[in-house]
Amino acid sequence: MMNIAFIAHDRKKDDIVNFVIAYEHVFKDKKLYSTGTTGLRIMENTSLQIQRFLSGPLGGDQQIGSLIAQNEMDLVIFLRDPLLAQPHEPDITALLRLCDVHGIPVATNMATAEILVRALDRGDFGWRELLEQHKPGLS
Ligand SMILES: O=C(CO)COP(=O)(O)O
Repeated sequence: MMNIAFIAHDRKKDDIVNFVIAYEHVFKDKKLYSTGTTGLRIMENTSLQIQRFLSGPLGGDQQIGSLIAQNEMDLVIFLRDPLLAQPHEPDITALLRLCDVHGIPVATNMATAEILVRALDRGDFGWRELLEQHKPGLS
């Protein structure tokens, strides 16, 4: 079962809602996670069930980061606002860093998100499941 996280800053919320509506058929059989408000907005507009964490500024990015650190996340779609400073910038940097530490595919804009989700739909993420079977255990 693939685990996917959705996160979007305020001025990107409409974009992520529209994106998830467009690819709802891909997401419907996946385990979905999100930060607080992003998940609420998506659930209000789709029939998807999402496990919501805290809002980003209150620690939601860190909670998703913790799943990444435990190798329990396969894809992160994080539509960031590149034109507005965020009070929790260190948390955002930490989340993206953990994606790189653990080799997790992460999209920070809609163009990349679309490529990754189409790849997911084609089965290109099979390598992550193989990796899971042969995981030596992180230390
Ligand atoms: O701030 C966020 C990510 O950094 C997103 O949090 P919300 O989904 O609660 O708005």
